[in-house]
Amino acid sequence: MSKPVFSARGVTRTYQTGTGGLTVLKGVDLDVMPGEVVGLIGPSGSGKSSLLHAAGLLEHPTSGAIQIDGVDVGGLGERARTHIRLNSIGFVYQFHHLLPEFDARDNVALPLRIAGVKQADARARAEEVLTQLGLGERLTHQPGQLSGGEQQRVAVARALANRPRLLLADEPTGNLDPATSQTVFEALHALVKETGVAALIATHNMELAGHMDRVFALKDGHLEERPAESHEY
Ligand SMILES: Nc1ncnc2c1ncn2[C@@H]1O[C@H](COP(=O)(O)OP(=O)(O)OP(=O)(O)O)[C@@H](O)[C@H]1O
Repeated sequence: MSKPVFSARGVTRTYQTGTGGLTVLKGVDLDVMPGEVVGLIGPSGSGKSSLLHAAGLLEHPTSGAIQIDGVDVGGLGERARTHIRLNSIGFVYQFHHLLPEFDARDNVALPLRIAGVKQADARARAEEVLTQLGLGERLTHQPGQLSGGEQQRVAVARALANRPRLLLADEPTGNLDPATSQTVFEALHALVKETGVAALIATHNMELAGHMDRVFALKDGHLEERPAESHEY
């Protein structure tokens, strides 16, 4: 039996605001297994991004425990957390944030270079992932020379280039039309299944949620699993 790549226990998050504390996560428990695509739904402001930020070690939860690959990350220093972020976690955002002056291949190679991979190896790996995502003919196109769906597939390739254990996506198809969303999601989904990465994806797109392995709604700070085929809020 495989072990969860991502595990949250009793995770809470309280923001301090001018009018006092705002608790958006009130004790979240969640496991994501290798090769599993887990959806996170819920109305705007329900705390999806807050959970993803904690999962991605971008912020500390107010309380509770997070494990990545069995390692309790709460007690780690910033250096160790950065190492895990660079090597074990891939991020995809609603807006791709690709560097406009770099071509697709170098955008994807960049995180590998930052993680210490040699230029030639980083480019070869970037070519491989871009090709897997159907962009083998677009390697030397700059973002401005790519369609919206292609740009977002480059962002997916960039997130997966360093073979992370955990893929976190925040509205990865949020700015795309329905047909293009479907294409990008299918490419992402296929690569998750092929590589065995664990994926946690926040989305407002119920059509996409319907294609995920499990879906949870954030409601009043807690996760509620939604049965298959009825992924409404
Ligand atoms: N740094 C912060 N300081 C204070 N409040 C915050 C902060 N970050 C988020 N919030 C509040 O926490 C709540 C949850 O925000 P979050 O971004 O996690 O929601 P979300 O479900 O991802 O929303 P959306 O679907 O609109 O992206 C919101 O009400 C937001 O205003």
